[in-house]
Amino acid sequence: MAIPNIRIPSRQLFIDGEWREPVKKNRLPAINPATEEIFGDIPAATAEDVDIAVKAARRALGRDDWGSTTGAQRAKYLRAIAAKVLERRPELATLETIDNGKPWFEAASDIDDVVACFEYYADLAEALDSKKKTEVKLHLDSFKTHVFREPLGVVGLITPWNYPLLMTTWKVAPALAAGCAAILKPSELASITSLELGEICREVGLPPGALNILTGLGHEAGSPLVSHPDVDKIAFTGSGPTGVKIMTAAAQLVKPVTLELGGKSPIVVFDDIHDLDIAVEWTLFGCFWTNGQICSATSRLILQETIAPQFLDRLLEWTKNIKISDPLEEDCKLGPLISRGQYEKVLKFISTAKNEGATILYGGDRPQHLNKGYYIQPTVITDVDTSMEIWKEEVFGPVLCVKTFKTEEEAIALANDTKYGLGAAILSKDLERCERFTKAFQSGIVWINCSQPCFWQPPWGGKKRSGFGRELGEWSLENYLNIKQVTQYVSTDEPWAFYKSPSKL
Ligand SMILES: NC(=O)c1ccc[n+]([C@@H]2O[C@H](COP(=O)([O-])OP(=O)(O)OC[C@H]3O[C@@H](n4cnc5c(N)ncnc54)[C@H](O)[C@@H]3O)[C@@H](O)[C@H]2O)c1
Ligand SMILES: NCCCC=O
Ligand code: NA
Repeated sequence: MAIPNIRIPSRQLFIDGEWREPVKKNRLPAINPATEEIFGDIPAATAEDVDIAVKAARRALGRDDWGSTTGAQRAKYLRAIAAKVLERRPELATLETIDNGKPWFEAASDIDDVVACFEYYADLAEALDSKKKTEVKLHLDSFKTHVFREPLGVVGLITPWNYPLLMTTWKVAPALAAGCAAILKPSELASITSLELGEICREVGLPPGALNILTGLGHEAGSPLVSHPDVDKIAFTGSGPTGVKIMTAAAQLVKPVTLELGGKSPIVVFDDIHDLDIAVEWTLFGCFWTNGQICSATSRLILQETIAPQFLDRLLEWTKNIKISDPLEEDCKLGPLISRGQYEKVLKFISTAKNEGATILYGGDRPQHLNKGYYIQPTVITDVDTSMEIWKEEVFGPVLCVKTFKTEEEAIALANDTKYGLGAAILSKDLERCERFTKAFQSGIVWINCSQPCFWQPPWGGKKRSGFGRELGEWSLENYLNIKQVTQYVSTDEPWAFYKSPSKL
């Protein structure tokens, strides 16, 4: 359970294995979205701090205690980090809830995923040792070719606020497993637990410079990290517009990026579902979990006409039953949005939907029993037209819009009617139909008879405007490896004989 009256740590930047005050000594407030109160603060890094961190990372790569480690040695650090995170689970979950606003039991579940992720990448780090150098068979005996998988170098990791420590872990764990030296820039809206990861790394003795953590504003700390000439790669998770800025800046240096961006994912529900309540609950979870702030939220419900009235009636009964409260309260199932900015943005989406002719079937406003905090009711919007903003744009709040369909062809067209391509879900008893939809969905993730379950072993990512690259699983390790080909001429007593040899001297 949540820790009452928890002590809020006050940290500096984590650079070269120690806590350092930002060069400009600036700090930013840490706000609790459930109370709108400042509960602490975080250091605000600027370009000067970025440069110091990049130099520390580069030094780490040049030292034996990190740059020459085996995967097995790095695995020890990752497992030690996992153990420390587990030890601090109640505290980290409570800090996450206070900083982000997600219900405590969701934050605790995130922390469990963090532990599992570090342990998983420890295993992959170990396995890397036997894959570091592999021979490639050639058609010529006079050459031998090997492929080396080596750390990519100094990597910049930029993360969002909706799963603060988990999104940090999705990047830090594979980057360290691969042997890179990382500079993490978490979101200024929820950095507290990422800074605690720095303390955990210090306690387990992670070599200085292997992981550096720079909190601060995107344009002050994130942007200089992207543009730094001695950073070899950027792994970014965040909004589309920021992704475009990052890709543009990285392009100037031909710097590789992976972009995990936004989404407007569909959930297609047929009238042959196994069970109405089960289908309704997945539909709710697919959009209202994490206070509705899920990149892969199935926020477009595409409902077969024949079941629509019955389904919507039941959906409203379930929606009205959601406990909206302080996220530290037991059984809270919907907490506040991350910030006043996000709160106002979501309310604007709802009012625009109304003005464009949609119907707010349920919700659409602040819950009457909560006059503080960035709370918005779980909202269901019908009479939606595909030309409307609410159909096209990512809301990133607990807002589900609904359209109906008659035929499969119509459902597929509606599902793919989005510039995004992250997730897609289909609820139907007919598994052949589910297979047809799996093929037809233009996305990187498909859920069948569920929505949102996310595991660390399979790949995560999208296509179209949801970005590119894959995180999690073995796919994420590839993001942080340089593939080097080494070809050796082994017939050293035979001339290459491409040119006519001049007479011997
Ligand atoms: N695809 C995924 O796996 C995934 C996961 C979580 C969130 N998201 C997306 O993230 C968005 C919400 O997160 P957010 O509000 O934190 O996104 P955001 O783009 O506002 O910020 C993300 C991160 O980028 C930093 N940043 C901002 N401007 C920058 C710049 N010019 N240069 C470098 N860094 C900069 C921010 O400080 C933050 O750390 C949503 O669109 C959501 O869909 C995607
Ligand atoms: N379940 C993790 C989803 C990440 C996107 O917000
Ligand atoms: Na916060």
